[in-house]
Formats: sequence, C-alpha cells, structure tokens
Amino acid sequence: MTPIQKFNRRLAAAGVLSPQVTVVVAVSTGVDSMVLLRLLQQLPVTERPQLVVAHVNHHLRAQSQTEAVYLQRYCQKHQLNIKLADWQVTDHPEHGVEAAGRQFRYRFFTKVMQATGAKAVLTAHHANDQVETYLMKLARGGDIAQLTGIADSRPFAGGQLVRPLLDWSKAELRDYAAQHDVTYFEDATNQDVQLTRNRIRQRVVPELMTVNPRLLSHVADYQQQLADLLAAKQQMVATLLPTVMTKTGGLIVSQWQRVPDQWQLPVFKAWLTERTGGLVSELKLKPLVAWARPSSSASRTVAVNASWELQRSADIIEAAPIKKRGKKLMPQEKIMVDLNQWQKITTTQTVGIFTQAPTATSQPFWLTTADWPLVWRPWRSGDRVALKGGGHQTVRRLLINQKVPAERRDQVQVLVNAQGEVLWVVGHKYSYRTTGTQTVFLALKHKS
Ligand SMILES: Nc1ncnc2c1ncn2[C@@H]1O[C@H](COP(=O)(O)OP(=O)(O)OP(=O)(O)O)[C@@H](O)[C@H]1O
Repeated sequence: MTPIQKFNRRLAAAGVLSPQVTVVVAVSTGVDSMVLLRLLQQLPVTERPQLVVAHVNHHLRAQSQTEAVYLQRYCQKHQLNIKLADWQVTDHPEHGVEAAGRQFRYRFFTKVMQATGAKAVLTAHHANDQVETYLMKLARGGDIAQLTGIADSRPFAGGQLVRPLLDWSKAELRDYAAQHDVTYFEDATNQDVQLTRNRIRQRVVPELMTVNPRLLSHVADYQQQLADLLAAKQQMVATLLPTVMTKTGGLIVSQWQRVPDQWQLPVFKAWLTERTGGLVSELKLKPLVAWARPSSSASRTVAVNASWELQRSADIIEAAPIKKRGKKLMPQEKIMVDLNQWQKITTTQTVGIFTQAPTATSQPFWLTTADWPLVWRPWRSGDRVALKGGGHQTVRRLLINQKVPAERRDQVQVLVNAQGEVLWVVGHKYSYRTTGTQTVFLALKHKS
C-alpha cells in the first residue's frame, strides 16, 4: 500500500471521506501540516470533505506573523475557509509556555469545530512524532499503556481528533513537499536542543536508525502488539474480577490469593479503581497490595488517598469513604498528592495536579521524577518559594506582603516535593521553574 493509500484508508476509517462532512485542518505552516492540507485538497471532489483551515499564531517567534499572512493568502488563492486565532503575548505564562500554547490551540480547535459543525479536527502527527513520543515516555517511566503511542483518533469536542498521517515518516512528508512544490516554514525552535523532543529527534532517532533503518515501522509493530496484549489483559482482568468480589463489592482476600500471582496486582488495581472511581498511581499500588495480603501485623485500615480508605474484617476488604473529622482539617495533616485527582485540603479549597488542564485557569507547571512523592500540607516557618532571577522569598514574608490576615495565615496550604521544597503556596504564589521532565497543571477550586 502506498503512503497515499494509507492516508485515504485512515480518512475512510474516520468516516470523513465525503463532501457532506466538514473537517477542521490544523495547519501550523510546517511541512507536516502543509502536506496534510495539500493531500486533502488533492482528494477527488466526490470524496473531499469541506475543509476549514485552523491556524494559531502563537506570537512566540518573529516569523509567526509572516506564516499567518502566507497561510491566509494561500487559503484565499485556493478558496479555502480559514479561521485564525492569536495567542497574545500578554496571555503567555511565565513558564510552561509550550503546554499553555497547546491548551490554547486545542480550545481554539474546539471553538472552530463547534462554529462550523465539523465532525473532526485533523492534525499532521506522523510516524516520527510517534517514535519520539514513545522514546520520551520510555525514558520517563509510568504506566505501560502509555507506550501504545499516539492514537490514530480519539473523541474530541463532540466529534473526533484524527491523525491521518501516522503512517508517513518525516522523510516521506519532505519528499512529497518537494515533488509537489508545497511551500512551508521551518520552525527555528526545532533546532533548540534544550527541548527534550528536539534532542531525541536530532540525536537519538538518527542513531537508532543507523542500527536499523526500519525503526519507525518496528516501533509501530511493538505498539500494536502492546495494544493487543493490553486488550487481552483487560479481558482477563474483567473475567477474574467478579470471582474475587462479594455481592456488595468487597474484595474476598482468600479468593484473590488464589488468582495466579501475576494477575493479583492487575486484579487488585481494577477492583480498587472500580470501588473508588479513580486511578491509583503505580507508586501507591504496591504498598496497598502488600497491605491487602493476609498478615498478622497489618493494620485494620489503610488510607488510599484523602477520600478513601481500605478496611479489613476477617477475609473481606472494603473500600470506604473516609469519615470527615469535624469541619476543619487538622493543621498538621499531610496529604499525599494523587495525580489527576481533586483533593480537598481545607474546608474551602480543593486542589489537584493534572496531566491535562481541568479548568481554564489551571497553571502549567514543570515537575521532575525526583519531585515525587508530593504532599499538600500547611505552611511552616522556614518554607520558601523560588523567585524568578534565582532568589527566594519566605512564605511568611509572602503572606504578610499579600496582606493575608494573621488569623487566616494558619490555613494556608503548600504543595511540597520529596526534597521539602515548596512548589506552590496554594492560592498565593507558584514557585518559579522553567524546566522539568513532565508538564502538569496545578488547579484550585475555591468555595467561600
Ligand atoms: N500553530 C498551530 N496552528 C494550527 N495547528 C497547529 C499549530 N501547531 C501545531 N498544530 C497542529 O498540531 C500538530 C502537531 O503539532 P505539535 O506536535 O507541534 O503539537 P502538539 O499539539 O503539541 O502535539 P502533541 O499532541 O503530540 O502534544 C501539527 O501537525 C498541526 O496539525
């Protein structure tokens, strides 16, 4: 199958090969998305969906204005509908610019989809993006399901987000552009080796390609095998789970212990997820499994997170919501951070650290693996936040400067990493950081 046939096959699978359908084409003016646009324009009229080009000018580079103007003219010339958005410099955050820009972009795509009644937004992610993402995730660690890679489509804004170029390598995109005279712009920041992705693109992938030039298709094969394995695993867990549960949802420890060793952890994880309605981090899972195994010394209860605990009685373990201890949380209390979960830390504040921004006001923030485990706790004397320029400010001074009344200061909570460094004085100030290995979003919901 030729790359163009593979492209058409993906469009057909997404159900967008029809003039009755409108699609939004995300065009950055780089080679990938300019080729995507051209390939769509080349489709026969009987199959070509209605195209709406969406472009965000991030105002991050001097050249971005030229790019937006070029694309506008191109669309005019080819009678294409275009929607442009400007991400104003005044809206750029101090750090986490890349993640915030991405958030802005996808919000804009949502708006364009809704305004035009489009069924899908198409992006130009390709096979090299896939391998780079795979290698970055491999290095960063986490749940193995992440290694299945960028999905060819996923639900998005009431429709879907489709990546029809996932079979194309960067080299094939460049060749197509050269052969069909596609004009595009090179993003100078792609040369910046401060960015992890660029280092992987420029140094790691070429090196691996010398080991085997078929690297891209081998990674794609691994991803397919992994996806199949995970689907089989999920099926097995779904079969085993009812055999270890009571009618009311408790875990029957003796039955669970009879499950083959390698299935005990996945079954326990599935049970816990089902009972508490949330994902439990891999980091916390192992100690919980160790607690759940029969032992004379284990305590009767163990906390899963701020809201749930496990209670053992004889052969049954139940997951139960933690009873509220009075109105106020104890000031000395520490709460372990659970990624992607809202956690109530005071009577008025619910906070969370998320991999996708849960609210429009979430703050992008950099973390490293060394930061984990993170905790929420009340601030103490000696706590300091990092400032732009390398200095620090004590939390005490910060609260005085922000005129927080003395009686409310005790209630102020901080987010602290494994080294005891304050990353966020909740509701007051973020520590200054410009790098890390993981972008997250710090979010706060306030009830007065
Ligand atoms: N400024 C932009 N305007 C419109 N579309 C864009 C813009 N930047 C990127 N895109 C679209 O998103 C695709 C992926 O680009 P890139 O990898 O830079 O973004 P990303 O959204 O951060 O990717 P990921 O989803 O992997 O995080 C591009 O091929 C293009 O289709």
